[in-house]
Amino acid sequence: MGVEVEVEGMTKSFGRHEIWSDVSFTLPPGEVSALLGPSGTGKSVFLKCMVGLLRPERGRCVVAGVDTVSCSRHDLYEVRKHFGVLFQDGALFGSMTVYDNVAFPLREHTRKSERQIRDIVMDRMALVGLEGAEEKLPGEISGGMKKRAGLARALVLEPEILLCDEPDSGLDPVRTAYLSQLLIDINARLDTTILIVTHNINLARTVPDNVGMLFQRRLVGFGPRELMLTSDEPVIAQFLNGRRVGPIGMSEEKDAATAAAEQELAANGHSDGSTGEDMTALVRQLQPTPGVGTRRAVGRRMNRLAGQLKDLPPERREVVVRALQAEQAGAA
Ligand SMILES: Nc1ncnc2c1ncn2[C@@H]1O[C@H](COP(=O)(O)OP(=O)(O)OP(=O)(O)O)[C@@H](O)[C@H]1O
Repeated sequence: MGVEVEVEGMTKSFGRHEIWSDVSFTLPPGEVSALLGPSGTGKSVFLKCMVGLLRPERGRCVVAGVDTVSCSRHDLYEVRKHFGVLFQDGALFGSMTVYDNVAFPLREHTRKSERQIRDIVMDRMALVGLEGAEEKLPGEISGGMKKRAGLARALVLEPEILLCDEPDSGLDPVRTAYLSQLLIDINARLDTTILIVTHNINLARTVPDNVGMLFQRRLVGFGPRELMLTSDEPVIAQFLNGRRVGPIGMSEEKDAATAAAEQELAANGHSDGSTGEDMTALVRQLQPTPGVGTRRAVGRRMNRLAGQLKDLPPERREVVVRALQAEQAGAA
């Protein structure tokens, strides 16, 4: 079974600049979760705090019994072996070939022979579609290839937890669709607990089991996608629909006068930037590629969700139940 990550009361500031405070949620083992939020709300900082690259002032992040916030350097070194991290820019070493970049964690953390390392590296390179790029330097490959090389490197140690910071940024929609499928297949193959930071609405609607959102220094919510996408939190619907009208503005705090002016423009027929399609509607979740295996967390998640359904208002419950029925009919 994948590993659970429990975040409790985490608070992070840089000097007097509070990034977010009192963030608590649990990444259920073996499930795929997405963390959304406007630019600058501290999603990357959050991932770095989880793996102990940054130190929050308060709170805990417990992985396999170890709190990455307060543990010793030695324990942090050990617990990091559970994690694979895909950083926003791929974070490749510029002077090493793609092959050496992907092999790096194996050489650093294991005693495997070069032959064993080659087998693993070539397997992961094939998985992300990078065969033939082994001898290239990061400066000689495209942004999308760097992302995929970063993902191959994040996967060499078969991590029980995979953190992906905007895996789709800089990728075209087709490559993003391939990458989304890859993440679901990795989850099915390894039962990896995955957290994806993304702005990509398609990905947010079709990949994760759970969705969370950061806004104005707090976690607006975190829960099963069916509940979060149908939530009546205005910030979630605004974000998913890419509308200007709503609490999110160009700068962090939208003042009341701007909000009222935007509302009036929209009421007078001026486009608010959205396409008109309701992006909060529940669509089918991606399934693993046939032959890859089944996702072990699905049953556990359904049981948890069933328990939460009874607390929903009847209309919303019906929407969710209908979506779950369509999901099951599609999977059958
Ligand atoms: N090491 C640091 N020192 C000081 N401030 C920092 C540091 N790292 C990040 N920040 C600040 O923390 C805030 C959140 O940054 P972060 O990159 O986590 O946002 P984000 O939500 O991931 O944004 P985006 O979606 O645009 O990538 C920003 O204001 C940033 O300037």
